[in-house]
Amino acid sequence: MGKKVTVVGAGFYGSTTAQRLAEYDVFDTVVITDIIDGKPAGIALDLNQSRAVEGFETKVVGVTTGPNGEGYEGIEGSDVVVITAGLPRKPGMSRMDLLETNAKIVRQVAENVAKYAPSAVVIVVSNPLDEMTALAQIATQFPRNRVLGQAGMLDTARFSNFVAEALQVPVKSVKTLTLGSHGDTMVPVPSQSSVNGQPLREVMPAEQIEDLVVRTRNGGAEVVALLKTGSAYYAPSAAAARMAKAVAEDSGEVMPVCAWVDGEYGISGVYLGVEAAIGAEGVKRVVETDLDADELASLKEAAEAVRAKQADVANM
Ligand SMILES: NC(=O)c1ccc[n+]([C@@H]2O[C@H](COP(=O)([O-])OP(=O)(O)OC[C@H]3O[C@@H](n4cnc5c(N)ncnc54)[C@H](O)[C@@H]3O)[C@@H](O)[C@H]2O)c1
Repeated sequence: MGKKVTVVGAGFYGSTTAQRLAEYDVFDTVVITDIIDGKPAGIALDLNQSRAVEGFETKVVGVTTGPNGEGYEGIEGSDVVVITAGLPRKPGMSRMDLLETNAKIVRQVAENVAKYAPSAVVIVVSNPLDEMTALAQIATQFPRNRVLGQAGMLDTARFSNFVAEALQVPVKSVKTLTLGSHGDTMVPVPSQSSVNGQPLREVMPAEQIEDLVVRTRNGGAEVVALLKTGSAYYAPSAAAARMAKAVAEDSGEVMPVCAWVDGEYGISGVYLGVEAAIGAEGVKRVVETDLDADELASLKEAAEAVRAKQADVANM
């Protein structure tokens, strides 16, 4: 049977994700939902009218949902659900400032996803990311491998872009990695980063790497400060759409994602940014990467920071 993916939230992140998913032409149906009457239907109509130009057959369906789960029957049979519903940051705000508002939204969405798409893999993108991923798992009661979050792919893509620009090399020749949380305790991993197969540390001075690490950590805020209203969505949607595609194709592709960690790196019982193989069941397995001592210490610090915050979301 053909694959179906739902994107919850038809804002900037949701609409660009739906566009990318439709243009892949690997799904039968892309459903996009929102609480704003008409917005998802309008986006769906517009995207469907691009099919003749872009040459894809995927049908996009827009659904307006209500406060009591009205409309959610439209997501039935989804293999993947990407949750983008929630407020984005404004300049000066931290992701944690969104916690209470977005927790209410994500809980309501997740409960309806559990009811109407009980076998879906859920990819959370709403911020604060690590906490909203943990909350979505609690609210759906899905097995932990079937709920994951998008952050690491975006942060890694930002790091790679900065390195490619600084060295004036094709971005394709750059490999970087970021782990940890999607926030202050993000852990860029220079020891696993390379340019044309050469270790990053051999082609870039330590101070410059550190500057780019700091810029990567503040990558989201830099875009927010320029846009002034709302946050980034082109690179974020590219990352979430790739994850949904890996699920649909059961590809096993290894990507940095926010996944449940159960003993890897000596860390247990927390949603954290790590590398994982992604497939039909969500996270097939967490992949442990060699880290140097500082990077491992930072990852453990990140785990403790997000563990404390994730404990609070159970009651939200
Ligand atoms: N994880 C990441 O890397 C990352 C990156 C960028 C943005 N984000 C987050 O993604 C979220 C969305 O960002 P955006 O730029 O699309 O914001 P946006 O304001 O453009 O869109 C959010 C949409 O969610 C909708 N919505 C609110 N409650 C809903 C509900 N109960 N059901 C369905 N839809 C609902 C709103 O009506 C709105 O259209 C934000 O929380 C933002 O912080 C995460």
